[in-house]
Amino acid sequence: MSPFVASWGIIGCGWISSMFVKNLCVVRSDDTDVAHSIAAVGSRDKSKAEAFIRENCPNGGPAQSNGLVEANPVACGSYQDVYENAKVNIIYIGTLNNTHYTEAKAALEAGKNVLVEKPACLNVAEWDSLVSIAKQRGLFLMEGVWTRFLPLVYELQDQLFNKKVIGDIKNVTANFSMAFYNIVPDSHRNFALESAGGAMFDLGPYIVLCAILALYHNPANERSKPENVRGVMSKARTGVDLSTTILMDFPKLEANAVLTTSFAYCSPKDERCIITGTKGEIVLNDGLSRLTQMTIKQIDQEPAPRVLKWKENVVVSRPLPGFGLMFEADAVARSLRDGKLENPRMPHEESRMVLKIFDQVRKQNEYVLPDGIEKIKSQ
Ligand SMILES: NC(=O)C1=CN([C@@H]2O[C@H](COP(=O)(O)OP(=O)(O)OC[C@H]3O[C@@H](n4cnc5c(N)ncnc54)[C@H](OP(=O)(O)O)[C@@H]3O)[C@@H](O)[C@H]2O)C=CC1
Ligand SMILES: O=C1OC[C@@H](O)[C@H](O)[C@H]1O
Repeated sequence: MSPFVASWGIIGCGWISSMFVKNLCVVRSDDTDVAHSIAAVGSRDKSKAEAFIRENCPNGGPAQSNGLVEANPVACGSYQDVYENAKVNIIYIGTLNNTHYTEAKAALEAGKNVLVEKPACLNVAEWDSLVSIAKQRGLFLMEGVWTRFLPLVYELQDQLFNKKVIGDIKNVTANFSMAFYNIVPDSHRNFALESAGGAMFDLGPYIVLCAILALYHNPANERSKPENVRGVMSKARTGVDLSTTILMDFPKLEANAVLTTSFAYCSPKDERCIITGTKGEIVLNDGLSRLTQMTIKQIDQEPAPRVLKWKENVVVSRPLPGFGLMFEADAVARSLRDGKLENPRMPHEESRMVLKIFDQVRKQNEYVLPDGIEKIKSQ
């Protein structure tokens, strides 16, 4: 049977869109049930879209080079032209944070399914509005947190919940930070208030994901939302958060999380996240967006307040083809093929939960965006 073809319309010709499209173009031996084509690429400047296609997908995606789809990608000088392109069945939004709501809404209103980059929107109210439009129109909507779909992440959850290699999970401590401050200009999207910059909006989705993967998804937690969410922000001179630490409690598990992100320095080397249980720990070794390796450290003695004996460390590696964004793209394609409006690995409710945490932490720390940046305000 020929594979289902996801025909992508790409919105914005920046860095992550180029990585996404390059990854759509990677031909793999295991991509037999779904295939990708790049139907249209949109930029505010048509010549930028043309250059983007030349550089990243001159022959389109595998579905085009294999002859499943005949047309080549078209360059569009407006995003709206992509939304209105009849060949497109899924829109990828790779534009700035402050535009996610507006662009996703325009795409949905034009009748298109949507994958929107993280953060899904700027607040819960914006996200609720998108979910409502998508449901009313019977369209697929998902926030792009590609990490969730990586092979190592499935392996991590198998080790934690099925093999229970570290016993009962009691703490998640994460730090995903990148040294952008004083290195890129203050006008960069990560520091401009107008682009809804700051470490929390940019890297926050990944640190909160650590708590979601190990605590929220823990079967013993029964999908209970985190409580006692507290955040501390240190501000950059532009007004966005330079460094943010978020604490949260999962009472059903008697467990908590301490999650940090910053643009002032690079994350601690080799130990971006430590998940600690009653029988050991799992350390996530690389950047929390692109996870490829973890180290399992198990206690080798009966329970006792002081641990003296450890088993030999076990390192688990799951290298990625390309950057690794194809796993998310495949998952989206399968959802479309199966007529789903959301993906069970990245459900609407979990995007909402993250945005609620961000709303709370922003309120606690008076991180206020300029008027008009949030199209709808959360209560
Ligand atoms: N999943 C992941 O690993 C990553 C996700 N991201 C997310 O993707 C989004 C984009 O990040 P990134 O690709 O690094 O950013 P870039 O600055 O490289 O690209 C952003 C694009 O947004 C479009 N855009 C629309 N309006 C504006 C505006 N007013 N000013 C500037 N650009 C505008 C531009 O496209 P054009 O000029 O073609 O119209 C631009 O190329 C962010 O929301 C970020 O959170 C980012 C990096 C990694
Ligand atoms: O999502 C992201 O991950 C990698 C970082 O370089 C980038 O700033 C961020 O948006």
